[in-house]
Amino acid sequence: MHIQELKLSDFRNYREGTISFGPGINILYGDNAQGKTNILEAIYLCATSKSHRTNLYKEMIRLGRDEAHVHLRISKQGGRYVDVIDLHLKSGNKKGIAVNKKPIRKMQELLGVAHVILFSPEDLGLIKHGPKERRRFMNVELSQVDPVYYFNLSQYHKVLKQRNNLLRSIQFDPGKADLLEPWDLQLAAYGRKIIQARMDFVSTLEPIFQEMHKGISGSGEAITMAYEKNVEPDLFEGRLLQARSKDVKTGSTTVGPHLDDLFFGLGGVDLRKYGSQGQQRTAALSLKLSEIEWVGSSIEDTPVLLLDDVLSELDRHRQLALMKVLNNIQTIITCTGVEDFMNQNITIEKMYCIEKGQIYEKNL
Ligand SMILES: Nc1ncnc2c1ncn2[C@@H]1O[C@H](COP(=O)(O)OP(=O)(O)OP(=O)(O)O)[C@@H](O)[C@H]1O
Repeated sequence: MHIQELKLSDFRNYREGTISFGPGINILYGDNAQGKTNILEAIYLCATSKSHRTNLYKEMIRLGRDEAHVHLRISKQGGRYVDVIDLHLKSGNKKGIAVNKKPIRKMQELLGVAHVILFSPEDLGLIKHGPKERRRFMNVELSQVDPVYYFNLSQYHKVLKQRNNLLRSIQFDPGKADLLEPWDLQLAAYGRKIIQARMDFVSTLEPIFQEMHKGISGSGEAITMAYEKNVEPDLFEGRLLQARSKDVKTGSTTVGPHLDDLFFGLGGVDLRKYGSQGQQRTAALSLKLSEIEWVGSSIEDTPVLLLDDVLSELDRHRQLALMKVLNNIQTIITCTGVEDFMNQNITIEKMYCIEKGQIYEKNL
């Protein structure tokens, strides 16, 4: 798939703006704080209904305005299909989304219309940072290609919240402990599906990741990646029961996939704790690049890659590794300078200069 056109109206620092993209490499350059990331954010928002920077929709409405509009046109299978996503952000933190002019009622109807992979400098800290970021990585990937996973995950979190509320009220009213069972059953039912999907995800991703890592690091030493599940799916209900008194005491659920992690090992060492910064970044880059292949094979189409100022964070060797995978995939790159691209052997299809919320196309 590729994005043909994006139109913004009162979105962030754009009063009105239209930008069209070629199916290859597209560059958005400009000084800091001009509106480059805002363009990537608008695309990501249309694909996932979420911003990668804020949970508050109203922050994305241009200051002083009450609503914002984003319009995204996507071409699929070499132009045989065109999908249009319209997003309407309203004050009061509300939003409306239409796909091909039909308003959608559930988020699952949006997931799968556009597939984008966003890569920003923070992603290079995926190995070094805490388990929350690594769980988020699994959730974002799986939700994008599998609406059922997204549904199970949202239900799981709803049930988890209810169960935690109940645990806290049991502290004051122990008689309510009998009410836990139905929540435990539901939590285990949704949780088992999440765990199973994560197991499948990691086992499919690991060989792709290993291959990618070998290419980038040039090392013969195999990297390993493993799913660290907090609980075995079949034992989930029993473990909830065992942990009940502890859960009541802490007022939170101490067993379940909301506490999972991903392990990364190199030469028998846990990279998360003992890896050098360079090793951690190489592993994180390999993980992001393997994601492109995994998403592509899962959706049987190519996703769109959004690179938010990530090249300046990589040394020459890693930049080249990244450039290598950009063949045949639409890529939208933000950067402050274009010199790096001019010296590389890559074909740029479109180039825009972004200045104070204005978009200027540059001749190549
Ligand atoms: N709701 C809003 N209304 C108006 N302007 C906004 C709003 N939100 C952000 N901005 C403006 O958008 C600009 C930041 O845009 P963006 O994050 O896209 O920068 P950038 O070009 O990617 O810069 P950098 O290279 O520093 O990442 C700032 O000038 C900021 O004041």
